[in-house]
Amino acid sequence: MALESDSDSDDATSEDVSDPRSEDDYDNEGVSVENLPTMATVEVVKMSAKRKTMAAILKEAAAAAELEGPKLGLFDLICIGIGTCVGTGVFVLSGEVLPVAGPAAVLSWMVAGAACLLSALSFMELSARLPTRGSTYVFAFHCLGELAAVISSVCLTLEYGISGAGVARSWSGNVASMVNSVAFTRMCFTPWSSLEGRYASSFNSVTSGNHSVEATTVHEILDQPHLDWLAGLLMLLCVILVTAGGDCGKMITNAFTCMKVLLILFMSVGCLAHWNQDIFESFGAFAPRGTTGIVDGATLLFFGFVGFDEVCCLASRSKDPARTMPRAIAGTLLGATAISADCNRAGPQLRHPAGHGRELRQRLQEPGSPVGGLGGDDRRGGAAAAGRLRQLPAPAGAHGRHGRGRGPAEHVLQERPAGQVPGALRSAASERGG
Ligand SMILES: NC(=[NH2+])NCCC[C@H](N)C(=O)O
Repeated sequence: MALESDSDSDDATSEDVSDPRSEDDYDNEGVSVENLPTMATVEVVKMSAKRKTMAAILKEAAAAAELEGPKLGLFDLICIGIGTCVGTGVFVLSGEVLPVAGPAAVLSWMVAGAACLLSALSFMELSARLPTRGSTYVFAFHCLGELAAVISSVCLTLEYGISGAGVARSWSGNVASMVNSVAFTRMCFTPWSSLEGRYASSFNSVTSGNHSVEATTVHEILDQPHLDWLAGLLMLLCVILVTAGGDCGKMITNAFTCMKVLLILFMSVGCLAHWNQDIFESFGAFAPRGTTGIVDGATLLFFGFVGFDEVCCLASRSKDPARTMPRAIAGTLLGATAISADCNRAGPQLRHPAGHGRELRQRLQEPGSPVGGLGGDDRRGGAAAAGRLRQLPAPAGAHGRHGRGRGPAEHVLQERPAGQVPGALRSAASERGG
């Protein structure tokens, strides 16, 4: 898409180097369109046959590289990649995956990371050969044709839109929890049930929970399906900023990524400082639902990897792309897997009779804790965000939901004698009321 907009320029130089309509730039061989029934079909066939040549792509990339800002090195690219990829997923899904996979959730992250590696290998190869900012669009345009390029860019835009909505909803829930005012929450979140009409009834029939009860607290409101104006506003602001060409610069991006990684390491060290159960005592304790749980957990965790491919859009800005890009993509994926798995390794080692969600906070607040007083209230943070992420049409929703059916933790509790169920799982089920 970016390449298309360059070509619209009236500037003679840029038209000269980047006009994608120049016939020499495409292969149209072997296509006869004379007998096709409609113009639309003709256009579709033409599009699917039209492929952008590598020479044209490289020419455009060189022109774009000159116009773009300072060059990005390997460290900058990995920071941007990890900053994009690691976020809501690790903070929210780390708790969600425990009832599904148990302490073996650490392996679920690795399985999900290994599955992403399959597409990452293609991204590595393609972005080294075609270092443009068009990413998937340009790769598909060169290899498969313009039609495939348009379809893949529409899919990618949808993916970014939906995952961005997930992140925005998780953010808005945390804002509402922090403000902790029923009036503010009612203003920003309109319960779907209060909207009349067939959309409301069909939506309610596929969402979770008992929503006939009037919500009176912030968390009851957040737990209901709702229109989230705050998340919408955040997304709108981001669209305006990005469209206006906003760029926060590599120093700020790198600093935020480093802070995020440090926060996760802090959580990990905090949990390790209070390690009080042996998750490796038996296979049943480590992986209560066996390989099924690990694979189910991996499907749940894919959200945590969405966005690792965004680094490819920066190929034209990277120093020595043929060398840097494959390393940046591999570094992003390996880094994201290691950070996320580490976060999930630490959590299940804590056990508290009051319930899994409260464990870290209570441990951190205990007298003598090396980081005493720093824990927050889980009902006002991660748990609320988790409930809201579950309302997305994502695999997250496929597992146990509040108030509807039994989640995997409840299945395990029914199927296994009490002594074989690890603490983290037992408490997750009890927190659901199972
Ligand atoms: N295109 C995106 N960057 N979407 C949001 C990415 C979500 C990210 N994987 C997270 O867990 O927070």
